[in-house]
Amino acid sequence: MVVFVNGSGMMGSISGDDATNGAGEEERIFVSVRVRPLNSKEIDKHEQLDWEVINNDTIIFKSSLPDRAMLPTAYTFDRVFGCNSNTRQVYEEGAKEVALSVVNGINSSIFAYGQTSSGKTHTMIGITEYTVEDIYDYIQKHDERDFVLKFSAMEIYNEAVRDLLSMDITPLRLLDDPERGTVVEKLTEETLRDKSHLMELLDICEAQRQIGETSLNEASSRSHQILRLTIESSPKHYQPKSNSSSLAATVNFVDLAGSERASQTLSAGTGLKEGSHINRSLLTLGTVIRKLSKGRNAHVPYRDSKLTRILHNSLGGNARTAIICTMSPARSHIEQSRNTLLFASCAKEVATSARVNVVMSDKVLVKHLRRELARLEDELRYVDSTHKATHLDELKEKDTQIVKMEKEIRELIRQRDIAHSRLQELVSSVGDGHASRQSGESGRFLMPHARNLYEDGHSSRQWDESSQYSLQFPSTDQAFRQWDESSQISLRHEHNASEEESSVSGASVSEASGICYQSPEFGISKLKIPHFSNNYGANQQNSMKGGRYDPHKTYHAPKIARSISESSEEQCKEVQCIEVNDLNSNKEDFTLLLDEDCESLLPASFDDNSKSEDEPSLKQGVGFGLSLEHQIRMRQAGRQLVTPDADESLSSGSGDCPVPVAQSIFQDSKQCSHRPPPSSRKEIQRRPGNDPSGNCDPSFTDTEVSCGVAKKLDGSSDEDVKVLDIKNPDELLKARQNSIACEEKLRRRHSKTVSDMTIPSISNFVEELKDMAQVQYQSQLTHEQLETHHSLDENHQVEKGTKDGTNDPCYTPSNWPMEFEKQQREIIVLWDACNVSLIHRTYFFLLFKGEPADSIYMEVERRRLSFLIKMFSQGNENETVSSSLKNLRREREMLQRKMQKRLSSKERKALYCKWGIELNSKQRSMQLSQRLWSDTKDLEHVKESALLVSKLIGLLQPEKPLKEMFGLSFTPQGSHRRSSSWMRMSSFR
Ligand SMILES: Nc1ncnc2c1ncn2[C@@H]1O[C@H](COP(=O)(O)OP(=O)(O)OP(=O)(O)O)[C@@H](O)[C@H]1O
Repeated sequence: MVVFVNGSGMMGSISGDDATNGAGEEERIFVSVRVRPLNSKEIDKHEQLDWEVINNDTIIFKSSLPDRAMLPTAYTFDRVFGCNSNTRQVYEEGAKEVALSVVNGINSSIFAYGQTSSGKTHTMIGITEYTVEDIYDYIQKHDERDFVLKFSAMEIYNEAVRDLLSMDITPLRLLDDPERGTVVEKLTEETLRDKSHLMELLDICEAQRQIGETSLNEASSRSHQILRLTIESSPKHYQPKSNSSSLAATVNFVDLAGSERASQTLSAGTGLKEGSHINRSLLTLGTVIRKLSKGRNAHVPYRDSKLTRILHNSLGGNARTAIICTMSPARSHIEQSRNTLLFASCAKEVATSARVNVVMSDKVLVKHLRRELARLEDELRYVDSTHKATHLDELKEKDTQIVKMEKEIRELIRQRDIAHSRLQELVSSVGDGHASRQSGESGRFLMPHARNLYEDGHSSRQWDESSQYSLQFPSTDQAFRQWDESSQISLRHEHNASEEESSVSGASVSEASGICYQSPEFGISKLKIPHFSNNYGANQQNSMKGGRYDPHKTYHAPKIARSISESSEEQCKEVQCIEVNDLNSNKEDFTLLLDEDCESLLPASFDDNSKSEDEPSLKQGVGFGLSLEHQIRMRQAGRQLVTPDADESLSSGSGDCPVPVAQSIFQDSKQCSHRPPPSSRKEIQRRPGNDPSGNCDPSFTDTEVSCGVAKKLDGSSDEDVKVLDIKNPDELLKARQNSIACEEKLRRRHSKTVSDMTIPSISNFVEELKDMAQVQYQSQLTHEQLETHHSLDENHQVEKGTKDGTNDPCYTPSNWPMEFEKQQREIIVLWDACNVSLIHRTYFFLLFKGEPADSIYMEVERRRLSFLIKMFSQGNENETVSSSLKNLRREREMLQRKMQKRLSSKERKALYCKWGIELNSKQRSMQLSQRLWSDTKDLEHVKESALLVSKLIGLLQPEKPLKEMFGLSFTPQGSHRRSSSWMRMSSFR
C-alpha cells in the first residue's frame, strides 16, 4: 500500500510494493486514559473522586454508592495517567511512538476521546506540539534526507467538513478515490517552512474551530478537529545499495467533540442539532470501533459518518493509532466516564496493519525517476562495458587459437618435409646398401625387393633358392649364338646351377639359380624374373612355379607403393610382376607412392601451373621415362663396375666376356626386375631365341637392363658405332647388336617416353643422361682394362688409343665442332624418324651445344636412336611406330593446351604470325603444336621449337647454359684412369 499525497492535500491509498515497505503487522490501537484533575467548579461542588489510578495501566472505580456496586471496579489499558500526570508524560508514554511513526513513512493517528471539558483539547494541543517538536528534531538529526512537511486542518461540524486553514466556510466534499481512498476535496495543504510556521497555522486552526459555550465548558469544542501533518522524505544523494526510498506519511491529530449526551449539555435549538450531529459521528465511531474490535469480517460502517470516512485508514487500515481517553474523576460525570472507559475498552481490541508508505509526490516521483534513470544508465554502461570486455576476451582467445593452429600447421609441414627428405635419404641409402652387399657372394644373390627400397637400409635379402625364377634373355639370335660357354661355367660355379638346365635353348637357364647371364657379345645381360607367387594371383603363380614362363605374357614393374608396409617375410622371395595389361593399375600404384611420399622429388622447375587435368601423370614418373628405382640402380651399377671384385675376377673370365663385370651388372640387374613391360606380346614372341617351351623368354623385354656398350665389349670397330647410316637399317642393326642391353634400356626409355605424358624434369633427364654416359664410359674403360689384362698387344693398344683416342671414353675428335654439327643434325633427323618426345628433343638440344664434353652424350643419344631405328626394322615397326606416333600426338596436344595456359593471347598471336599460321584459321594452337620440331633441316626452326617447348613446359631460363645449371659435366681424366678409374666416377655426379 502506498499513500499518495498530492499537492491539494487530498489523501488516498493506492496499491504499492509492500515488500519494500515492510510487511504490515497487526497492531492494536494504543489506548490510554488520562484523568484530569478536578476543575474549579468541581472542587467548588465538593465533587467526590470515585476513580483512582492505581498504577500506569489501571484505573479503579472506588465509589461507595450502593447502586454502583455492580460496576466493574477496575479498567486496564495500555496506559493510565492520573490527575498528576502532565501532558508531556501523556505524550511520551501514550502517543509519541505512534505519532513519530510518520517520519518513518507510517501513517499514524492520535485521537482524543472523552466528554466535554474532560481535557481532550488540552491534551491534543500538547501532543501536537510535542510531536512537531520531535519531528523537527528528527529532521535536524537526519540531514541525509530531504524532508518536506505539509500541514492541513479540517473540522467536521454538523457533518460538514471545513477547511480550518481557509476563510471559506464552504463545506468540503469527500471524494472516494479508488487508489487513495477518501479524499477531502480542495483541502488546503500548507507546506511548512519551519516549526514556527506550523505553530502559526495551529493557532489559525484553533481560532477557526467552532467553539461554543456549554454548561460544562465555557469554550467547548463543538466539532471534530483533524490536524494533518504530512511528512515526505527522500535521501539527498542517490545510493543504489542503500535505502533510497522516498517516504511519505501523515499523522492525524484528532480532537473529537465531546461525547456527552445532549441532555447533559443542556443545549437546545442549534445546540440540540449540533449535539445530535456530534453524537451521530461519535455513535458511528463507537460502532466502527466496536465492529473492528470484534474482527474484520463484519461490516464496518465507515461511511455512516464523515468522521469515520475520513479516519477510515487510521481506524482499520494501515495506520498506527493511539487513543487517549480523557475523563473527569468527579462523581457527577461518573456515567460519561464509564462510557469513555467502555469505548476505550472496545478501542483496545481494535487492530490495524501499519506499513511503511513509499510516497511519491509528482516532484518526488520525477526526482525519483530521474535518479532511477541515472542508475539504469549506469548499469547499462556497466553491462555494456562488461559485454565488450567479454567480447574482447573471446576475440583474444580465438586469436590465440588461430596462432596455435598456425603453429601446428607449420610444425606439420616441417615434419612432412623432414619425412620427405628422410624418404629420399632412405631411397638413396638403401640403394647403396644393396650395391655394396651384393659383390663377392657366390651362389646367392641379394634380391632386393621393391618394397624394401623404401623401408630401410637392411632390406636386402638373400636370394632364396627355393624361389621360382625364370630368365629372360637377350632379344636377338646373335646374342645366343654367341653365347660363351665359359660364362656358363663361371656362372654355374658361381651359382651352383645345373648345367642341364642352363643349356636350354642354347642359353643358360636355371630355374633354381635365378641368375642372369652375360653375353660376351652384348657386354651385358641379366635378367631374372623371380617368382611371382605373391601379389600376382594364383594363376600366375602356378604358371611360374614349374619354371615355365609364359612367353605369351609379359611382365613388368612390381607394385611398389603398396609393398611398403607389407610383411618382410615375403619380400626376399618374390617380385611382383604385372601383366602389361595391368599397366594402368601399376601406374596408379606408383602414383600412390609418389603422391604420398615422393612429392618432394618432383622437379622444381615445374610450378603448380604445370599441373592440369590433362597431366595427372606428372607424379607418375620421375625422371625421363625411368622410375626412381631405376635411377638408383643405375648408380649402383656404375659402382659395381669399378669395384675391386671386378679386377680380382678378371682372371676367371674368358675372352670378351668379363664375368665379374657381367656378374656385377647382372647382380645389379637382379635387383631391378621391376621394370616396364615389353612393348607388346608380339614383340616377345617374335624375338629370336625365344623359347616357345616357356622356360625362358630370351626377349627380356620386361626386365631391367643395364646398359653395356657393345662396340667396346665385342671388339667392333669404332666406325661401326660412330658412323651411322640411318638409311640402312640392316647395317644399323648389325652394328648395334652388341649393345642389346643398352638397346633394351633405350627401347624401354623410348617406350616409356612415348607412353607417358608426364613432363619429365630436366634434372631427371640429366640424371639419366649421366647414367647412360656413365655406363658407356665404364664399358669402354672396362673393355680397355680387359684387353690389358689378357696380355693383348698393349703397346699397340696404347698406341692405337693414343692415336685415335678411341681408348679414351671421353675421346673427342679434333674436329669436334664440325662433328658436333653433323651429329646434331643426324640426331635431329633420328628424333623425327623415331617420333621422339619433343620435350626430350628440347632438353637435349638445349643442353648440348657443341662443347667437347658433349661428345659422349651425343654418342649415347645416337646409339639410343639407332636402336630405335633397328627396332622399327625388326618387324615391329608398324606397332612401334604407331605407338610412338600416338604418344607424340598426345604430347603435341598437351603442348597445345599449355599454349592456352602459359601464353597470353598477344603472345599466341605473335607466334601464329611468326609460324605462318592464319589468325582466322581454326585450331591455331594445334597447328602451332604440329609445327613444332617439324622441320628437321632448319636449325633455326629447331631452335625456336626448343625454346617454345621449354617455355610451355615451364623450363626456366632455357637460354642459360643448362648443362652447368644441372651439373652435367663430363670431365675426362685420361692421365689417371688406369690407376684410379673407380674414383673418377665422381666426375659423373
Ligand atoms: N489535565 C488537565 N490539567 C489542568 N487543567 C485541565 C486539564 N484538562 C483540562 N483542563 C482544563 O479544563 C478545561 C477544559 O478543558 P478542555 O477544553 O480541554 O476540555 P474539552 O474536553 O476539550 O471540552 P470540549 O469538548 O467541550 O471542548 C480547560 O480550561 C483546561 O485547561
